[in-house]
Amino acid sequence: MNNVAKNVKAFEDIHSLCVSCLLSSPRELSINRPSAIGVIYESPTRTTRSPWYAQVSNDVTKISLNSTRVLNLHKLRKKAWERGLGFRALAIYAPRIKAKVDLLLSKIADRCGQPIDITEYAMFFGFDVMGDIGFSKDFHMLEQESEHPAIKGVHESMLAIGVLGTVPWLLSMISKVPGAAASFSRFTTWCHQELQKKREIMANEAAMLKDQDQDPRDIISWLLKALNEGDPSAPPGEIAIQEDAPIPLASLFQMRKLYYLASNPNSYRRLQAVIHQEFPKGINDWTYEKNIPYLNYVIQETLRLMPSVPGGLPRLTPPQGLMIDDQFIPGGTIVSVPTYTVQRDERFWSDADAFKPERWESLSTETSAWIPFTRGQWVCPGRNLAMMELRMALSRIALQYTISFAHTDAGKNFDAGVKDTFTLTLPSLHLLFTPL
Ligand code: HEM
Repeated sequence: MNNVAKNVKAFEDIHSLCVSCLLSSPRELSINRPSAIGVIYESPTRTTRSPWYAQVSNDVTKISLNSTRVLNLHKLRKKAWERGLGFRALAIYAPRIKAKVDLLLSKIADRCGQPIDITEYAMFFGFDVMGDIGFSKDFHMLEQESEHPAIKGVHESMLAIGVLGTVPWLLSMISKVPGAAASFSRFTTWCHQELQKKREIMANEAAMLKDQDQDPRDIISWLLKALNEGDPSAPPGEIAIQEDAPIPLASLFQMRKLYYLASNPNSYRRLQAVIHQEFPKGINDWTYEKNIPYLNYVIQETLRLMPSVPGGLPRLTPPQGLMIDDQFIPGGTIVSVPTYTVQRDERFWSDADAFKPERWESLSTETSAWIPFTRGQWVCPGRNLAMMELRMALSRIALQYTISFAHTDAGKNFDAGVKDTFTLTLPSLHLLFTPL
């Protein structure tokens, strides 16, 4: 049982003593019930983000989307992000992600038969993809197998507070920690400079009436386009867009799936069989467009067992309070559903701790107690991009390699080293890749 599981087990035991609700401070409730997911997070939106999100400021012109607590402003502002991460934009990003997957696979090929720390290579891959998709900027981290100086800044500051992860509010946390602030400012300075360069490029293009009708090529350009066109969904001011700019780079790519697949060779063999059926001529046949349900099930099952944010996302009940089942929760209470706990509860999942991708054949992510991207107005707008990246990388690995732990303790060490630091921090995962 890893550290996260041990802590959560203690939490679950307390939960089970008090009818699924845990009073974690005088006005905070952690509610381990699937019925609470709809009431707390889904539409119609009855709660708002808790004051915890106001760490940077309450002034809506000076904060990122992720810190915005005013419901109608958040809804409006999110539209620009949804365009920058929507299906039209993803079609533009996909070939560039594929190019990075090719590079990742070539690095794996170079190291065939030798242990590879896939946590590190996934990090290089993830930052390279998000540099490109976020800013049209290539960090060349995979190529050079080392960190870009700007990324070193964010990485060092995250490590200084023991946090690595996929959610934007990490950034506001880091900026408040004295030991982490200096390296973090190298990163934000880089983001602001890139933002400025993008502005100049867009202004030049507008002056030359060039590319006016083309969709933007990266997420930040979608936000700038909204700003330039006076669209109501644009970040409300100069500081707001500066706060938004680093968000794509906080969305760290992780390869937890490979831990579960190396631990469950039958599931990996099934994944390989399914992928080979789809691409009988192997790599020459491979395309990222195919929808392969079992591949989705593997990703969903990993996000169930190891969600990036294991704790509950805190929301504030409205002044009139709200009902969860037959229970009245007074106004001004901070409520949340504990993600890790609800996603591993035997009452809601059979054989809850087991990795069983096939369980998803008869389940839906919308109606199960599955909330790794949260739900409703708050849902992660990057989820389709994240799923696309994961599908591409995983299907290519399954098509070309068998995987195993590099030594007998590699799996155990990984499992024991996973830490709950608001988001999950993953230790090294040493794997062997053997060509098929
Ligand atoms: C497996 C990968 C990912 C996971 C598990 C994840 C998870 C989450 C979660 C749980 C939240 C809600 C945070 C909260 O309300 O406090 C969130 C928000 C957000 N995520 Fe992701 N995320 C992932 C990848 C991405 C990517 C690739 C992007 C691309 C830029 C992204 C952009 C965002 C943004 C902009 C928000 C703020 C949404 C809002 O305020 O409504 N995420 N994510």
